Amino acid sequence: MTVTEETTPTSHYERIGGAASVKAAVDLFYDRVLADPEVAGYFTDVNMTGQRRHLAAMLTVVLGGPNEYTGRDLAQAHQPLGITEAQYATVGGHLTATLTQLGVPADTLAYVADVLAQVQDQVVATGTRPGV
Ligand code: HEM
Repeated sequence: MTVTEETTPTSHYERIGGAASVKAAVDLFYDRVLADPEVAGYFTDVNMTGQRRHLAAMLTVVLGGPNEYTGRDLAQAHQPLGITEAQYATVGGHLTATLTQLGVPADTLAYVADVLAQVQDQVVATGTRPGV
């Protein structure tokens, strides 16, 4: 009987094509980010090989793939950087544009947009928000 196969919902991760697609997305995403003068400066001293690996691992978990993420949590990694809401929106736009370019389905895009909204407060530096 194949009840499990028939009833287990397929994850976003599997549907977009698994590890190879996530890697393609991360590569394309950082190409965009590093070409954007508004945010590229943040990455000047960052080891981009490790960075790509960490983001790939995190995106994998977010999309419902296997959990192999070993980096810091988002607040720890980003709060010291002084990232503004505008810069966050810019980087989120690069991620959405990348996924759209790769043909990711609309419901996965909507899901990623939800997650981006949920984690914004961990990434944007507290002191940069008006009134906070
Ligand atoms: C939802 C949005 C974001 C996600 C999911 C994300 C994810 C990550 C991950 C997984 C790491 C690695 C953490 C580690 O090495 O322990 C990281 C580091 C980093 N992120 Fe992000 N990031 C986001 C937004 C941003 C934005 C908006 C910027 C800048 C404008 C940014 C700049 C950086 C930098 C510079 C590092 C390296 C920090 C360091 O090595 O000290 N990130 N990010």
